[in-house]
Amino acid sequence: MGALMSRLWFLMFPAKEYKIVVVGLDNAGKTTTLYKLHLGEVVTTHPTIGSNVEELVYKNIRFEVWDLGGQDRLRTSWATYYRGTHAVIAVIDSSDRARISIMKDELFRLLPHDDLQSAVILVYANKQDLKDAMTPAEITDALSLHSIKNHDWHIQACSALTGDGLYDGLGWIAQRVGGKATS
Ligand SMILES: Nc1nc2c(ncn2[C@@H]2O[C@H](COP(=O)(O)OP(=O)(O)OP(=O)(O)O)[C@@H](O)[C@H]2O)c(=O)[nH]1
Ligand SMILES: [Mg+2]
Repeated sequence: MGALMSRLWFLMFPAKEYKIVVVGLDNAGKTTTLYKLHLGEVVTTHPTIGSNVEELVYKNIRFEVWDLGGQDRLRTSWATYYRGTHAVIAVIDSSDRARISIMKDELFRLLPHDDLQSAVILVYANKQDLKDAMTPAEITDALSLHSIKNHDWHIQACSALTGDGLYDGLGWIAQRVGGKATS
């Protein structure tokens, strides 16, 4: 009887799942972010070749999170992951002033992609624990976020090392994508 009830429950209220792709330059902290959210701890990372994927459950919502390799030669393959994406997380190394304009170019290259037309964009201003970190306001300017017209976007200060801000960002995504999930 319990099993039958549970099956009926899932028929009536299918579990929702949201797809997130995590992009950003190499060394931005994408893999550290994924595993801090998934395991609650800081793992030792190596540069990602290809991708990592994990399921996160937050506030009863399931997220399928794809962490992509950020090295220059890997960025052209990001688009192969976009289909069915509800949200893009762009992770920024807030101390990397020298390469913020390269990240801006990458961001504005992905925004017009057909598979991302209904995706929302969360920018994690990561590594806020570092003394020379750019503020979210500086990053907003450097990335020209206010010129994004066709996507809902939000910037969140965070540190993948301490975990500060990570769930605030995920909460923003949960609130924005509510009702658009596939099951
Ligand atoms: N200080 C500080 N270091 C961080 C933070 N997040 C990540 N790092 C460090 O940054 C380095 C790169 O982190 P990764 O998570 O491997 O970076 P990635 O974006 O996945 O890099 P690729 O896989 O090459 O694209 C590691 O030494 C992390 O420990 C943070 O919030 N603060
Ligand atoms: Mg990585």
